Amino acid sequence: MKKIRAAIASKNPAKINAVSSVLKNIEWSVDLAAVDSDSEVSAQPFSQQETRQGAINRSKNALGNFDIAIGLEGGVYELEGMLYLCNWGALATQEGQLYTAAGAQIPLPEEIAIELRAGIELGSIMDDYANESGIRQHKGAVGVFTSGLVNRGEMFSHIVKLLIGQYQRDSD
Ligand SMILES: O=P(O)(O)OP(=O)(O)OP(=O)(O)OC[C@H]1O[C@@H](n2cnc3c(O)ncnc32)[C@H](O)[C@@H]1O
Ligand SMILES: [Mg+2]
Repeated sequence: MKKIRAAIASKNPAKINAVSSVLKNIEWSVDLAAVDSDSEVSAQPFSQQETRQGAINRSKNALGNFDIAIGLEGGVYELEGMLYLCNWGALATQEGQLYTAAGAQIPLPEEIAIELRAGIELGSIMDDYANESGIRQHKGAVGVFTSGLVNRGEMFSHIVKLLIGQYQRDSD
């Protein structure tokens, strides 16, 4: 069986759990480590480009001696006057390949958009809005605005499947 050492470029449990649950269900044996990694973009990315770049930078900066490193980044972008939640992932390999994929996108209510435009991070806006703490570490904004049907971990899992799937296809 093929054995690989992988890094997830975040200490956020929603991201770590998403990656580990997907990696448990593939035919390779994967050893996963969570490492801090710089996204080199703003704490709250405000476009698809910036969100994607954050994911890419995280994966490259986390790679070190790992076989692969996965970066996941949440952001927002403006479309027809509305702010949409967007999520990007990147997988960097020791051989120099880079895979990218995006996940679910939903519009945010105007009252949330106003605070984002004022420069506040979505994580803290959501905690105030829902009167909870640490929403970004489990259900996320996507969970709150989909009645819990799609939580942040599930959304990231889908992105991780898109990344690992592309990588596996090239490696077989
Ligand atoms: O520790 P890291 O890996 O940085 O995890 P994070 O939760 O900060 O996640 P991101 O940096 O990828 O997300 C960028 C910003 O958007 C926020 N965010 C993105 N998606 C969110 C969601 O679904 N729910 C709550 N906050 C979210 C997040 O808290 C950050 O302020
Ligand atoms: Mg962050």
